Amino acid sequence: MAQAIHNWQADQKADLNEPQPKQKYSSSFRVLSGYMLEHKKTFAAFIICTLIAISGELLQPYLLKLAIDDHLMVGKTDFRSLLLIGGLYLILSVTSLLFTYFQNNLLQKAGQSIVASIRKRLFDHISKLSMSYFDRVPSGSLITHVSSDTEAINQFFHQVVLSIVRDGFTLIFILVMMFQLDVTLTLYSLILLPIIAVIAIAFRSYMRKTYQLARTRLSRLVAFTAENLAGMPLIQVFYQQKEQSRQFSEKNESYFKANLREIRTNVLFNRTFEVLNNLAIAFIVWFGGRAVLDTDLAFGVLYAFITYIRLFFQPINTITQQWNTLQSANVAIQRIWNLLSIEPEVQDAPQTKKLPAQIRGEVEFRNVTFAYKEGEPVIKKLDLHIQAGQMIGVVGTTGAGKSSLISLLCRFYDVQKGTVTIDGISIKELPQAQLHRVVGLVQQEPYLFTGSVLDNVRLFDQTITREQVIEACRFIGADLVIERMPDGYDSRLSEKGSGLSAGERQLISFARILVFQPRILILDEATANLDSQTEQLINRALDYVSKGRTTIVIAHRLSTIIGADQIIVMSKGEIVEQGTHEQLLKQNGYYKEMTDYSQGKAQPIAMS
Ligand SMILES: Nc1ncnc2c1ncn2[C@@H]1O[C@H](COP(=O)(O)OP(=O)(O)OP(=O)(O)O)[C@@H](O)[C@H]1O
Repeated sequence: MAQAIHNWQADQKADLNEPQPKQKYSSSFRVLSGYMLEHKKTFAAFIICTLIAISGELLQPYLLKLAIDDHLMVGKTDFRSLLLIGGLYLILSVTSLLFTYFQNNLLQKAGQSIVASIRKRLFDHISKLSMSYFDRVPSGSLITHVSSDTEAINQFFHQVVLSIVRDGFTLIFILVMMFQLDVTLTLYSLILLPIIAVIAIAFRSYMRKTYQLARTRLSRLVAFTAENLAGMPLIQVFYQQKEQSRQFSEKNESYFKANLREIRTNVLFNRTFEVLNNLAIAFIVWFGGRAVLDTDLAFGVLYAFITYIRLFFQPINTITQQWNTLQSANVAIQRIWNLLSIEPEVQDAPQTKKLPAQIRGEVEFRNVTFAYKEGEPVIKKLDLHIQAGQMIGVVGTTGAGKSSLISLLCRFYDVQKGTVTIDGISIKELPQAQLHRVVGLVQQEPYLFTGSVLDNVRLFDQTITREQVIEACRFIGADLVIERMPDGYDSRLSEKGSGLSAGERQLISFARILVFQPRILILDEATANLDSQTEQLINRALDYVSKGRTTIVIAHRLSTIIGADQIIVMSKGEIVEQGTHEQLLKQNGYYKEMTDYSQGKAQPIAMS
C-alpha cells in the first residue's frame, strides 16, 4: 500500500512534468533493451541499412576528390573515367536515398511495435487493477501514461535511436575519411572539438530548463482547459466565464512566453554551431589553401576536406539536441514501469474453486469488517444471510455503508475480516471471471460507452446476438426509445448518452442485465433518476428478472422495496433493523421514521 501511494504521489508530480528526481537511465534502458531484443533482426537490418546509406553519402566527396586530383588538375582527357566517376556518384546518391528509406522504415516498424505492445500491456494491466487504485489515482494521470508517456517512448526510437546510430556512425566515418585525406589538417580541425563540447554542455542545461518550463506550463494549460470543460455547466450557471477566461489568459500567456524562450534558445544554439562551423571552414580554407599554394596539399583533398568539415557539425548538433527527448523518454519509462509494478490488491487465489453449473445464488456476509482507510471501518462485524432467490432491500442514510456492502459482494475490495460467500463458497476462492458473471450490477449513474446501442447493451460481446439484444430491450420497454432514434439499434451513443435522458440511459443498462442474466442482481439506487412512468416500466421488468434470482436493491424510494422478502436498515456500517416491510413498521424504529418522512409525515431523520 505504501509503495502504491508513493507511486501515486510520483505520478501526480509527473503529470505536470515537474522536474523529476534523478531517474536512473541504466534501469530505463535495460527495460527497453528487453523489448528491443525481441526485434533484434529488424534492428540489425536497420544498422546495416544505416551503414550503407551513410557510406553512399560520405563517399561522394571522395569521388569528387578523385575527379579533381586524378583527372581535372592533371589535365587528363580521359572522358570515360570521368563518366564512370559521374555514374558512380549517381549510384551512390540513389543508394544513399534508398537505404535511408529502408533504414527509416525498419526503425519505425520495430519502434512502433514496441510502443504498441507497451501500450497494450499498460491497458491490460490498468484493467486488472483494483478499485482501491482508481480511488486514489485520477483517470487523467492514467490517460497520460497510455497516451503521452508511450508517445515519449515512440519519439525515443524515431529521434534518439536514429540520431545515435546514424549521426554516431556519420561522425566516425567522417573522421576516418579526414584522417585518410590529411592527418595534420584533421588534427588542427580537432582543436575545435573542446570548444564545441563546452558550448554544448553550457547550452544543454539551459535548453533542458527551458524545455521543462514549456512542458510544465503546457500541462497546466491543458489541465485547466480539461477541468473547465468538465465543469462547464457550473461555470455557466454561476456566470464565471469572465474569471475563467482571465485565468486561461494568464496560463496561456505564460506558456506562450516559455515557448518563445525555448525557441529562442534553440535558434541561438543552432546559430552558434553554424558560426563555429563557418569558423572551422574559414580556418581550413586559410590553412589548407596555403598548403595547396605551396603544393603540399592537392586541391581535391582540400575540396573534400571542406565538404567533410561542413558535414561534421550537423551530426554533433543533432545528437546534442536529443537530450530533451532522451530525458522525457527516461521519465516516461520510469512512470510506466512504476505503474506496471503495481500489483492489483484483489487477486485470484492460487487454488480457486468453481461454483457448480447450477448456481443457487445464496449469499452470506459472515462477521464482515471492512475499511477503505486503516482504522476507519465503514462496515462493522456485519452478518447477513440472503436465501437463494430472495429479494432484499437495503436502506439507510447517506454514508451508512450500503454501496460499500455491494462493492464487497462484487469483490471490488477485499474484506479485512470475516467472509462473503456465494452458495457457501468464499468469493475469495472463486475466480474473479466467474464471480463477475454470477453477480450483475446496475449503478445509479449508468455508464454508456462510445458505440452503437446494440454494443452498449451487449457490452461489445459478439457472442450475444442482435435478436437477444432486441428482445431484452423490448421486454424492458427500451425498444420504444431506441426505435425513435435515427438508426435504431445502430445509433451511436457516447459517454454522456448522446441526448438520452437519465431514465433512458438506465433502461439501456437494465437491458444489459437481461442480456447477461446474472444469478445475483444488484441495483444500486438504480431507480432514483426515473420518472414515475419509466419507473413503472422498470419495476415491471424487475419483478420478472428478479423471479428466482437473488436480488439486492439499494433504494432511496421505499416504494421499490415494499414487497421485498426482507429489508435491512443500515447505519454507520451496521444493520440496525431487519425484517419485512410490515415487521419493520411494527418495530416503530428507523424504518418507520423513514417511511413517515418519505410520505411527508415527519422531519428528516438523523440516525445515530
Ligand atoms: N472509495 C472510497 N474511499 C474512501 N472512503 C469511501 C469510499 N467510498 C465510500 N467511502 C466512505 O465510506 C462510507 C460509506 O460509504 P457508502 O458509499 O458505502 O455509503 P452509502 O450508504 O452507499 O451512501 P449513499 O447513500 O450516500 O451512497 C462513507 O463514510 C464514505 O465517505
